[in-house]
Amino acid sequence: MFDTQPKGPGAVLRQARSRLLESGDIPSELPVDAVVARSWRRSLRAGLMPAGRLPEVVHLSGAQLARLRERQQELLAHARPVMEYLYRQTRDSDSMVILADDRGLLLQAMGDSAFLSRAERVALAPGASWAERYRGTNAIGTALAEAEPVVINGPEHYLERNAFLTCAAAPVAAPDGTLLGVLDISGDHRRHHPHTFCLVRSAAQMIENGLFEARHGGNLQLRFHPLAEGIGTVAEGVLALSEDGYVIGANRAGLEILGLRPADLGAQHLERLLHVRLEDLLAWAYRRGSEIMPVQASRGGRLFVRVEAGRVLRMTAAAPVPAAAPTDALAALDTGCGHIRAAVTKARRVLDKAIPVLLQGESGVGKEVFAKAMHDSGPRREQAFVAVDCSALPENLIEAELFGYAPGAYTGARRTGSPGRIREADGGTLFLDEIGDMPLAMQSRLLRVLQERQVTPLGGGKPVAVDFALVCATHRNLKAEMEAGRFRADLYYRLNGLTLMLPALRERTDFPFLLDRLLADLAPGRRIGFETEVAGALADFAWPGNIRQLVNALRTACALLDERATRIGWAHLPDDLVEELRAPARCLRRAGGEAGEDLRSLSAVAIRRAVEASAGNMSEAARRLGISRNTLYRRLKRGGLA
Ligand SMILES: Nc1ncnc2c1ncn2[C@@H]1O[C@H](COP(=O)(O)OP(=O)(O)OP(=O)(O)O)[C@@H](O)[C@H]1O
Repeated sequence: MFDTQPKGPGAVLRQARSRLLESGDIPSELPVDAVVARSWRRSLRAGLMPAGRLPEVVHLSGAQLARLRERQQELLAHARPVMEYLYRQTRDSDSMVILADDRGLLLQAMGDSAFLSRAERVALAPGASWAERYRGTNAIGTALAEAEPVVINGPEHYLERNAFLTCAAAPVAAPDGTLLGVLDISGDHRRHHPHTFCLVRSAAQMIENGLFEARHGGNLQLRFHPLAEGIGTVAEGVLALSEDGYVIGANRAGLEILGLRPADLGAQHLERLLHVRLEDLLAWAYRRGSEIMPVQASRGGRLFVRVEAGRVLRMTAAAPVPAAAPTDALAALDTGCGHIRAAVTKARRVLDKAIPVLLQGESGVGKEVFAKAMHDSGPRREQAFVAVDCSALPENLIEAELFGYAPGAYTGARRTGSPGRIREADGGTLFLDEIGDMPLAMQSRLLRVLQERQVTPLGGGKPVAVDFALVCATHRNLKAEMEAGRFRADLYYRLNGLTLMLPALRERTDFPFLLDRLLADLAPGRRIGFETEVAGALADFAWPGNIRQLVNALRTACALLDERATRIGWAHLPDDLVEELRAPARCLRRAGGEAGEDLRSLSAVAIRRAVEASAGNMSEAARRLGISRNTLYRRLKRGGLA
């Protein structure tokens, strides 16, 4: 971004400057860096002449300087150790380290005595002003004018008397974004070193981080970076949050990573920036300490976050923030994903009403788990929950299975007859899974049961009244099936009291919290986490088999983990999954740079690999993918792979 080399040979710069003085502007064919050109124009407008005498320059008296330093005590206190460190780094290199305030008044300078005396000749000493309007283009004044780090090298200085200098400067901002001053390293331009620029930028960031810590040490803080390894380095973003989740402070990197401006501080809520709730962050910090968590950013891409809730949690230690104890089975499904929360809220509204619910979503997203949670949270929870998989029953048996049959109704039937699954659900909930796969003839009979609220067993017998809550599920688009004539329209409208879409796992925004809850269920009482690289890979994976596939992997990992170990690593995951997670073209969910990838084709790749790895054994391939054999066949057919 910033070229640390001289922007053009001295001759070109001299020519450009004389053209500026003659015509008031720099011809476009002369290659002068844009920052330098802007600054030269400002210097000219201020009435400065490159070779002329200096105008009246502000230089504070000893007493004035002492008062200024008093006012800038906080900045000076945080800058001093950093400046001393810089000074040690640059010692014996004919240079000095300078701190100026936001008007360009030099507050402090440390340097080699030989160079200091040369510098003093151009008044590079505490009390002097290096604002652009007095000194023309120079790193301190220009960094303040541009509010950006700059390097001004040799003849890029507007005043010829400063051309022996090379200077790199970076602004220092307060935690609320206001400009406090500027840190500068100035030296002899013959000893110019490009690393100086990086050094001064990092050092300014260190001062800002110190000021941030002093102001926000008591607040809840988030440290984050797109790479887990970036946390704890000078490149990390840091946010401070108010008790109700507003961003009240951010360091420079934090603003950049989240696309915020200083003016957004105090006005932006955390939940608009990251797909995570404040209470979940606190619960995470309480349970997992400083463990890193992957989180989706609202502007796209993934960030690794470390929550530093230290003092906040200590203050609430008497009543620690627990993993918000779920009040019932539906509440337990809400681990922070907006789609799931919306589905739970809507489902709750119809629990005690005679409204059928239709659950849609890919295989393995938890449709049956959701239906059971509705049952367990509703008024029928003491009665039966009866689940029927309409795609798993042979067509000739489905009728008997559902509606029951009279003794001896057909060859092979039980002698005593059977009440059928619908009657078993009397008083409770009937869950019809894969309703879209129900044969048309059966759809008519089901419709009659729903209309008449009674069921007549096969082979005769009296109709029996039934009363049940109905929840159906399908991975198909039932409306499209109806429009194609494969699903009865009247049944569709009968079933479709409330349709709820359950998101695929890759679309969920609560991955770490879901993971946490699944682990708590699988290994109660153990505090198990993940190695950072593994956590990132799991969060990025597309999970074609959805939660079912994830649960299978976690179950294996918990079984392979030593009893006293607490971190799941690569060695604890099933080999085929590790291969998928580590493959360069692995199935990725829609995170950051991978946005363009077609998940359907990625899922086809995963299926093909699983079938190959199982040498064509479909049961094994389905197990590897964490999906049922039926679903595997369906996917193969849909993807043209069969
Ligand atoms: N929220 C959840 N919490 C814990 N486990 C879950 C959750 N959702 C799904 N699972 C796990 O995933 C498996 C698949 O869930 P479920 O059978 O409900 O999915 P489904 O959408 O009905 O799948 P299919 O369409 O293939 O029938 C379950 O056995 C369960 O172990």
